[in-house]
Amino acid sequence: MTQTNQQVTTEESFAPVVRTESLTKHFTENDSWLNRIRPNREVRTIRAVDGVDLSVQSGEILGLVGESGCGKSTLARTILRLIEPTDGKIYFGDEEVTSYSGSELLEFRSKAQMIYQDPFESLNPRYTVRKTLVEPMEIHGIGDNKQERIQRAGDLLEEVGLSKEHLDRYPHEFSGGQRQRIAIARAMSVEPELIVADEPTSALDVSVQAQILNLIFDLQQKRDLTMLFITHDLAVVRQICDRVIVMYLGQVVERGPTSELFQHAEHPYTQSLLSSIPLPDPNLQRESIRLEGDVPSPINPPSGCNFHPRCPKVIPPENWAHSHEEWRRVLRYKTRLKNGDVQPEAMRRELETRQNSVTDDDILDALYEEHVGEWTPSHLGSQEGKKNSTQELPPSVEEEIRRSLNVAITDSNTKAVKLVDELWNTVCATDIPDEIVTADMRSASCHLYDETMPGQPDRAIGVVGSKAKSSAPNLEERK
Ligand SMILES: Nc1ncnc2c1ncn2[C@@H]1O[C@H](COP(=O)(O)OP(=O)(O)OP(=O)(O)O)[C@@H](O)[C@H]1O
Repeated sequence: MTQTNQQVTTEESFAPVVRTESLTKHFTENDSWLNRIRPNREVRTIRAVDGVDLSVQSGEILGLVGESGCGKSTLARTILRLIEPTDGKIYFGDEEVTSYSGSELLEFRSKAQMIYQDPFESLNPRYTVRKTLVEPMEIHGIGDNKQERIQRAGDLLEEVGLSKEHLDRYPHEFSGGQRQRIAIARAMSVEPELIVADEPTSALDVSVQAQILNLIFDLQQKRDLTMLFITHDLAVVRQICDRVIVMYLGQVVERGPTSELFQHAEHPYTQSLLSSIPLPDPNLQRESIRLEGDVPSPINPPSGCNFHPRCPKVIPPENWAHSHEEWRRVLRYKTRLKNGDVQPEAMRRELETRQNSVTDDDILDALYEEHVGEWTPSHLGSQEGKKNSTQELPPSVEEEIRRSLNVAITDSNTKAVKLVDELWNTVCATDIPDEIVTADMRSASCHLYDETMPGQPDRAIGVVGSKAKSSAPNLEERK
């Protein structure tokens, strides 16, 4: 892997408040007791968080972004030990908290608090505001006596924009925004060092979202809090976060200081996310990058780089002599074949409902049309995309695809997959990319930045993460 003499600053150059090493959380699908006693039940693993290294520095707001289902909430809950990690380590300051239990865990929970997305669910409807705020103080030994705790509860209410008169009311007597203010006051009541805010405004009316966001930001500034802020709203990230981590399918794909990442995203996934943010000036135009297909299931993530089936910049096979758009069309076919979406028998049955006799050639033509024929280019605005959307694939490529379809029809899907793998292989499908340092505090997990790849931009200046710990002598030692 790349090593140079260039000194770079990475997250590891500082003393973080919280840090994870290869943090992993897998769930078991349908893990109910009823399912567990079923004979021959199929056990499938959901790889919700898959080896995440992150650190949140003292006093910063670290944004965690990614599409729905990429593992943000699971990562947050695992860091706070609200659910147990499957593997990996969590450090709070210098101490490893992964194995904490009893009083140690209780103390950790007072130092690291969560603000949830939905204040309707996070507040106990049977507790008055007084009890909601005073009870955590009692449990964690904050305040000398009951009177002092009640006094603190009233002060906290005022700090979050409510008043002491609200102490004896119940959650149902408040609006959504007010309830979130109470939840924020509760998180603050135990004087935490770390706040994990999980989409704290997304369940609220648009009219109050900005107020709650400002409140969180003001408290963070005033109390010099360290914060992990989870959101799918990139405009919010740009507004309040110092640094950003981008997640895709349980893994970190890019990280960096907010302004730099927004100015120049390095990972193709981040580039596509940013391309969807509306520009402030309606006269300005930007090419929107449309991703192919949906986010794959974390039960069966793609091989190699798990973004590769949707990646607009997926690296073509070494001997590829055609356009990139054509390569992506072939890759889409390959992905469908691998996922079991190319189904000769189902196609045969469908054709039989329409015609008297069905030959293998009919099935082949119909499968080709379904899985290769229609194609919407990823770069809708690009000239190359427009041109290729109306063009046939090069004859040699079409011939090979038809050959593999014939194998799927007359032999097996497994053999067809083997054939297309031999024909068109890409490093993006075979190798998991290292997290490559591309600049100070910046890294991307993408083969495009791996300088050992022929013809790739030479931007790599190191490797980060636990995978690379032993081989990254140029990264500054932690201070
Ligand atoms: N308790 C659970 N049991 C089984 N699967 C789970 C559980 N919690 C989460 N998952 C799965 O783990 C994956 C990650 O979910 P998670 O809620 O962490 O994503 P997210 O990025 O926070 O999504 P969102 O933005 O929609 O909240 C999803 O596929 C989800 O279905």
